[in-house]
Amino acid sequence: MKQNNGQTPNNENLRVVIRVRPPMAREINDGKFISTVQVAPDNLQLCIFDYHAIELVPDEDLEQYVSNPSNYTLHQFTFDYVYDQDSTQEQVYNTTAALSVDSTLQGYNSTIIAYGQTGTGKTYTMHGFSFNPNSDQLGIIPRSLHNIFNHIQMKSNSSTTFMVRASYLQIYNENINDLLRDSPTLNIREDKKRGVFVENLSEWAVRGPAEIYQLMRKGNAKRVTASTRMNDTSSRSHAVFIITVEQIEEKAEGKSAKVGKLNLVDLAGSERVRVTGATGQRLEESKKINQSLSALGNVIAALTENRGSKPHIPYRDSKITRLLEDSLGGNCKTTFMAMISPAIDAFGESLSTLKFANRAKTIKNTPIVNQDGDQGALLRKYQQEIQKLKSELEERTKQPLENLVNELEKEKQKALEDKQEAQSAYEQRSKDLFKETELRKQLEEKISALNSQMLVGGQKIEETPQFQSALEKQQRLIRQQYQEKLTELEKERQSIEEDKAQTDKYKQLLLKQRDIMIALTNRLNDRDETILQLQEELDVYEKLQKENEDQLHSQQIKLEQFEELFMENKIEIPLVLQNQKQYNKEKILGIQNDAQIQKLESIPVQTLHNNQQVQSDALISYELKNQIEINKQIQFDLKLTRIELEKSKNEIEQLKKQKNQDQISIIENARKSVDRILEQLTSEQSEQNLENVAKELNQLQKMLKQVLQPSRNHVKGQYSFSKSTSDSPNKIVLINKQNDQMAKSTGQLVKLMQMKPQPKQNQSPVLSSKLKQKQKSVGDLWNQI
Ligand SMILES: Nc1ncnc2c1ncn2[C@@H]1O[C@H](COP(=O)(O)OP(=O)(O)OP(=O)(O)O)[C@@H](O)[C@H]1O
Repeated sequence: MKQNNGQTPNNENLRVVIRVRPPMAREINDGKFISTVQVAPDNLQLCIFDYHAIELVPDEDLEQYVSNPSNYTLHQFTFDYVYDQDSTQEQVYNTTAALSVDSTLQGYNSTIIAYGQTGTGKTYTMHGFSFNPNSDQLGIIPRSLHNIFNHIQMKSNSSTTFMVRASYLQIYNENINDLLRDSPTLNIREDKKRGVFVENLSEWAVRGPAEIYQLMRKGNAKRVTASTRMNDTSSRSHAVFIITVEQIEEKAEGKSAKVGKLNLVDLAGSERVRVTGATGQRLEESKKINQSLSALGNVIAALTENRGSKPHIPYRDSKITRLLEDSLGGNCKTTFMAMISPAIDAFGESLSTLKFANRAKTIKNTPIVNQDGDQGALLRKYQQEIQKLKSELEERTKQPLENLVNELEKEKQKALEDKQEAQSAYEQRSKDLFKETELRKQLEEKISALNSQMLVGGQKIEETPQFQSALEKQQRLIRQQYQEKLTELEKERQSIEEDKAQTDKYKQLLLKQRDIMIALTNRLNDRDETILQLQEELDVYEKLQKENEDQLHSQQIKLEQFEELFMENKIEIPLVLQNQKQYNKEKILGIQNDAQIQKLESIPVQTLHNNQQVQSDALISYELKNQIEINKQIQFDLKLTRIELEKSKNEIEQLKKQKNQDQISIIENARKSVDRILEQLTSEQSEQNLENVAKELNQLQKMLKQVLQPSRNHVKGQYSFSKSTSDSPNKIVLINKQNDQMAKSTGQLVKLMQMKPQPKQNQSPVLSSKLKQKQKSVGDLWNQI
């Protein structure tokens, strides 16, 4: 038994695993299959049996032959993990690939390389032949992305921002092509920050599983595959699916960025041309594949052989080794997955694959977390861009409507000019076409006119075959030119039509926008008008108020004049006049208050107007209604006042007239009575005369009482009213004085009436002088009355 580095490797930066694929239909002979591979139950060791000259053993002896140890040599290998033919895609992912994904999420570069003979299951392991997220066939690539998105989901509440991008390339015949975008052949570059990378390779941001499948489908469709003897869909190129995970974590001490990269490499399978029988293009492909794989072997050999302190590693011998430079002995955590077939036919390839894998175990990688400030540059750039766009949007939102309207106006003008230009070009072209047709017609007419005059060999020239053929040729030429011209003109016409349609469309759009602007402006104007109307209404109302106020004032003055007149004439002020005065007084105060209220109410409207805000229509109409109601009320009150005033005037006039007539007649009677008394007193004295005088005096007393009585009452009323209305003390004194004078006059009269007259015959000179005195005092009394 040959031991190949028997210990379990302990190199977590470079892991090597083997996967044995199940036998395929073509490898199973009559239901019998002899496996060359045996996997230890610990999944760490594997034995491969080298059966000696087995091809010479007849089928029926095979079973017995393989069980005899002397017929085989055993090769034993130890790896990080060995998957037997029953292993599932899920197991492979969980025990191997998941570690690489974890490393990527920690910010490391990780690579998984699927290596092996053609048809051993590299593509099956890396991709799986399914795009159904729930399929157990799913390979490492879709499972890795699912895992990454689950991780991001779990961290959704943390302060970490992620960005996942994918690229997909193939190296076919030593040319690098982008599988996700049409592009010319790409080149490999290297710089200190990024390490080795493919220049201009497209990167696609992926936000969920659906997008991953879309990219995989797209890339796989472009990848070169072909049906070979060993594999129906044999990959003819090396394919690399690159997943980049950028993350920025916001911590109290600041932001920290990490960038992890996961390279998932599905190498083309090595093949023995003798076995595959490839020719032509397939042969060329095979050669290139084998060359690049042997370059990979050389790199691994150089890395694992002890050749001094700084050995030369031939990375540049092939595109794939150059591309995987970081993964092979550099800044990367790498996993080799070597696939083998258990079939006897594939023994040679399987053994060489195992030896290759065994050698790779000793490669030393030195991965570091990509964590410096420049990492996560793209994510950071995106965040900055988003910030910039946000502020730009804010700025745009702030931009006044006017600018937009002006811009639209300019665009509209431009569109109109374009349309006019297109129209005039179209017209010009139509004219040209018309001219051309006319010209052609004229030429044809000229030719036929000339021809009709010429004769050749007795024949009209146009009837000769030469002429006919020349004419036909000429006509064909003209027709062709004409046709060409027509096509050209038609094309131009179509393009003009298109331009016109475009312009019309544009114009429609502009008209629509203009209509919206007009509608907006109209609405604004309506509101302005409403405000102006309200303002006008308020002005009219104020004016009306003013007039009412003035009217009330003048009424008040008139009333006061009437009052004075009444007082002068010692006539009681009618109650209606007093009420009216009081009412006016209240009304003036009321109006002042109303005016103030109105002023106050108008404040919000003015303030709104100043602030260029628009009060709601409902509020405005409500206020307007209120104002109209108040106006109506005032007008009604004024009418009432006027009617009351008119009424009072009439009453006053009537009272005046009545009072005067009553008093005049009483006074006239009194005068007559006094005249009679005087006559009797001055005539010859007799008892009869004196009795008559006494009667007359009595009557006079009654009459005077009649005159005085209402005056007293009136004075009393006036006094009490004045008192109750808190009139001025001067007025009260004046009224009392008048009262006293009346009382005095009445007392004198009563005294006079009580005097007893003397008989006439005993009348002495003293008596006659006394009589004269009495006569005088009666005269004085009359004057006083
Ligand atoms: N573990 C497995 N279980 C079941 N079927 C498998 C397994 N591995 C490979 N196969 C089948 O084997 C066939 C060849 O597999 P695949 O195309 O993946 O090989 P390959 O190594 O990529 O070949 P090539 O290098 O020619 O592209 C496929 O039909 C695949 O379904």
